[in-house]
Amino acid sequence: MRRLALIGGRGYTGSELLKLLVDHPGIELALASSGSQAGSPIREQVPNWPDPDRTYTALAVDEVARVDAEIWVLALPNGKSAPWVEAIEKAHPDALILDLGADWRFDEAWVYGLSEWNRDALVGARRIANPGCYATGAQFGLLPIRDWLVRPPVIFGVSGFSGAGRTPSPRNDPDRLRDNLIPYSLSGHVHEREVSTRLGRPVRFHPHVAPFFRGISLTMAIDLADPTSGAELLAHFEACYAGEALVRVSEAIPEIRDVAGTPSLAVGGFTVDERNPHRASLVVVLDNLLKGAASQALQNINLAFGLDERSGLEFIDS
Ligand SMILES: NC(=O)C1=CN([C@@H]2O[C@H](COP(=O)(O)OP(=O)(O)OC[C@H]3O[C@@H](n4cnc5c(N)ncnc54)[C@H](OP(=O)(O)O)[C@@H]3O)[C@@H](O)[C@H]2O)C=CC1
Ligand SMILES: CC(=O)N[C@@H](CCC(=O)OP(=O)(O)O)C(=O)O
Repeated sequence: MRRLALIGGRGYTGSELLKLLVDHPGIELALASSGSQAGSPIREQVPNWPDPDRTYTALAVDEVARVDAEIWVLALPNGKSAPWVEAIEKAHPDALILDLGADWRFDEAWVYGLSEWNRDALVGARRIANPGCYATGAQFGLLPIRDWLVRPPVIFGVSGFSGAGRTPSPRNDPDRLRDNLIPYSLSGHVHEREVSTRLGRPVRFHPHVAPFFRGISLTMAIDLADPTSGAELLAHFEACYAGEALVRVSEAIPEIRDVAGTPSLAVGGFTVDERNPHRASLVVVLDNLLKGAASQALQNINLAFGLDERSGLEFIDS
């Protein structure tokens, strides 16, 4: 068994990863850190955790040498991971470090963990920058047609409030969210830069947060060089994702409830304007906490160690 240490273990993404590890045949938990929940049972946050006595551990950055683990997952707020990476690199030079946050996504020394699109680089990787949740969905919708774009696609994204994490903020404030939809960061969101960088084409991104807990829907407005049809786009996406167990392509418009709680992503609703066949729309949905974070992280860890990419994911609906 390979041993995994999780730093930031009681946050939303860390909790989802713990849920998945319960059924992983090749990875066991070395430690789940939490300052605020130190000493309290993991089962309080993760109801399927098998050992009722296993607790969260307070771990300071200068204590990483005492933890026996070859996989380190950082589930920390953005901007907090650098001292952890430095300490882990020093104490465990051969370890795999995967960061769920945005801190290393633009660093070429790290492998970008968009699993299905970057498998070759992920095999054997020891530094993995997991993609952003919206950015994952946007890239699955745009990479197949990257070379056909003539103008920046406009991406309208709606996320459940778990996307904003457990740490209190205006985007997870229940009073503000009630019967509401909150637009934010209408230009310059980090995922706008992330998608533009990976695509090699500029995009525009308008995120929103809604009162449901989990899931993301992205509606994309796209201008294409050549005229097309909904049927042609459907056939192109079906061919692109043929054989991908965790990507569903449909003629119908996919909805969040189709994928919430699963490691799958769905793309569909390919629609072309009857008056202007260069103008297309499509929709991508995913679970921000799973394909947008924890289950994609597990795909990446599995790939890095040459394990079955879906180990640990067979037991949740896909
Ligand atoms: N939520 C989502 O949908 C997604 C989130 N991400 C990214 O994943 C990361 C984690 O997000 P999320 O789980 O939502 O966050 P949460 O706010 O839910 O949890 C954050 C965790 O980090 C711990 N923490 C905070 N500051 C420190 C610190 N300085 N040192 C050590 N631990 C610390 C908290 O500890 P304590 O237990 O002590 O409070 C908590 O366990 C973020 O970078 C986020 O951007 C990526 C994709 C999707
Ligand atoms: C609703 C909400 O607030 N969502 C988060 C995205 C979560 C995510 O993927 O975050 P990182 O790129 O920071 O890892 C946001 O817009 O910042």
